[in-house]
Formats: sequence, structure tokens, C-alpha cells
Amino acid sequence: MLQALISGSSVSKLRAKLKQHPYGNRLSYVVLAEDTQVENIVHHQQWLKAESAEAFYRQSLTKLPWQQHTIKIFGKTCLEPRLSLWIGDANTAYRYSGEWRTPLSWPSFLLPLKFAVQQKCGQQFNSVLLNYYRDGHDYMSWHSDNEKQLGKQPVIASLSLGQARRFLFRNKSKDQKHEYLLEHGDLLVMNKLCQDQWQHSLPKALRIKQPRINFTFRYTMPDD
Ligand SMILES: O=C(O)CCC(=O)C(=O)O
Ligand SMILES: [Fe+2]
Repeated sequence: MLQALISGSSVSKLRAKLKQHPYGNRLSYVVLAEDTQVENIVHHQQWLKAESAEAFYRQSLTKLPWQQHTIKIFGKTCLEPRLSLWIGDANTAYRYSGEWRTPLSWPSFLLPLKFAVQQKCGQQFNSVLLNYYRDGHDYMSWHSDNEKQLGKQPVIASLSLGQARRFLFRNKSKDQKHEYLLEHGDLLVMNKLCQDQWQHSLPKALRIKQPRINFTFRYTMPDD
């Protein structure tokens, strides 16, 4: 069963990967190794070489106007458990938790990254949601990226920088879960049916002290 879920990698490879995993044996999910593909999810490990990953990480940490936004949960206004930033073309404002977020225009240092991600995915992106998890207390709850403005069956490309964190998927209609360890420079592509079939989350990891930055490149329908 385990083997059937790990396309292209042997169980011994998986055990080796588990040993390196910061959470040791405390895993309840299937961990995937190498460039594996599970129904509409593709994980490109170390897609950015260390030098570029480091440069984008440093520049993103220091040059961007990160903000901690609020969100309404059951009518109560709470601070989001992370910082974030919406960057995009001028017509890509999007509605989130009852409020319009207007995009910051593309900082020049991010354009080469956007072009590289577009080339890898064979598709245009006009916006990116950035998340800054200050340490393991920051997290992202279970959700699908299925807002109307993303259109039907969006392709979303997610780049990870900084501290490695667990990233979980749970299937919406069958009892299936997957776990990825997203490390510095990894690109995870959520292809067309991914948001229809799966929810994803980035759980808390209280022992982690280092920050992580994530970029999710999207195509947002123009707001006019
Ligand atoms: O931080 C991550 O890896 C995922 C972020 C995410 O799911 C989102 O921005 O919608
Ligand atoms: Fe998401």
C-alpha cells in the first residue's frame, strides 16, 4: 500500500528521507520523495539552486512591506497567524475575508522569478500571494484555493524559501492524505484538478524558530 502511493521511489528511499525529517517518526501521513506526482500535485525539489534561493529569500525578507492582516472568523476579527502580501498586475485586486486587497506592483527583483515559474509551468501568472511564517507558531489552516476570481481549475505554483515546513494534503472525497516536506528552493505545482479534489494546510511546528517565506503564483481574473 505504502509502495503504491510512492510513485518513482522505493521504500528504502522513503525511510532515508524519514530519518532526515525534522519530525522524526511522528508522522501520520505518507511522505513523498524526489520529483513525485500524486494526482495533480508535482513537487520539484530544490528547483531553485541554493544561491538564487538565498538571494530571493534575503531580498523578500528585507525589501517587502509585509503586513499582518485581519480575518473574520465566525464574525470575530482576528489577526492572521502569519504576515502576507499581495503582488500583481494593476487589475488583480481580490476579495478576501470580506475586504478588497489591492496589489502591490511587481518589485523588479521578483520579475525574473515570475518568468522562470511561468516557463516551468507553461502558463502565465499575473499575481502572487506571499506568506511569511515568522516561526513555527505561524501556520495556514485547511483550505482550497477556489476563490471565484481564480477561475475554474486554476494552476497554482508554490515556491518555498527558508525554513523547511510540513505541507499537508487531504482528499475531499476519499480517505487519502499526503505530506510533503517543503524545503528551501522547492517548487510545488498544484495542477488543474488539485483545488477541486484536495485541501491543503501548513500546520504549526512549535519547535521551529526560523522563518519561512512562500510564494503562490496565480492567474487572477481581472477585477473590472
Ligand atoms: O505556505 C504555503 O506553502 C501555502 C500557502 C497557501 O496555501 C496559500 O497561500 O494559499
Ligand atoms: Fe493555498
